[in-house]
Amino acid sequence: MKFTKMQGIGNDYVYVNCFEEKVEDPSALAIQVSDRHFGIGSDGLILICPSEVADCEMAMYNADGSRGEMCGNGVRCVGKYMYDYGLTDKTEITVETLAGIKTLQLFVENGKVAKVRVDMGSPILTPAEIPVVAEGDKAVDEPILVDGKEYHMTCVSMGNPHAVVYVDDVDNLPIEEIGPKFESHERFPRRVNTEFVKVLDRHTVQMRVWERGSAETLACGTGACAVAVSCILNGLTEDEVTVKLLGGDLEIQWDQEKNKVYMTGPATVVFDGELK
Ligand SMILES: N[C@H](CCC[C@H](N)C(=O)O)C(=O)O
Repeated sequence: MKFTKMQGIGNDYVYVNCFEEKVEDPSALAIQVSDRHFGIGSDGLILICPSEVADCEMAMYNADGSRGEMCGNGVRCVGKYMYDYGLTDKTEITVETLAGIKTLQLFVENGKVAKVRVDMGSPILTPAEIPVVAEGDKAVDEPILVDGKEYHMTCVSMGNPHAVVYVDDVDNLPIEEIGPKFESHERFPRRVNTEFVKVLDRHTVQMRVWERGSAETLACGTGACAVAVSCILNGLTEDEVTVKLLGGDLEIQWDQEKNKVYMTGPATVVFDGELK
């Protein structure tokens, strides 16, 4: 089976062109290819498939085989793949996902896509739709007890669930301990992606992320969007935010008039390969 390894600011996936290939059991394949010793090594698997309603469909699986409704870094790489590998010659394309149809603007340099701007749609703030167990119509600055310690979180869905937590020191955070405890906390019926954030100024934040189903990754596009929405809701930043992640920076804008979140960032091919 042919595959392409791609990464979006260090959030790396194995991509399979399912216009050409057939994948019987994507969850099992995701677990196999993600293993960084016995497999290819990645944060998960992304299938690029034909779609009835868009230029293609993105089916995303975490390293533990669970399906993610949306993947920000992944969808930018899907856009790059579609153009660079000749499946489209358009520089504006649509991608069907479990979080709805996303519109992508592809920025081409020397015949290849260098950067992608994604309309990530409207943030979802209603607890039942995130889902998170919380009273009221939003979970903003919401207390939660994790491992005996009280944190304050702001919960946002970009099609997939996120809990945003503000900390004073992102670099020395014991994320391997606290990340899993948030991920499988009882207040998240479908588990959760957790972002740990430090606000640097009104336009810049620093974050690390413990992803549902993939542990700590170098970057999370939907997470960066959730962080920007949370910062704006809590009055901590303006509507345009540079989110600094371990793997690089993403530019996030929440256009509150249209209630749309835009994410702009790079997409990179690492290598093409063949899996026996
Ligand atoms: N782990 C996420 C999916 C991948 C999201 C992330 N890699 C991104 O770039 O948005 C979930 O289960 O909801």
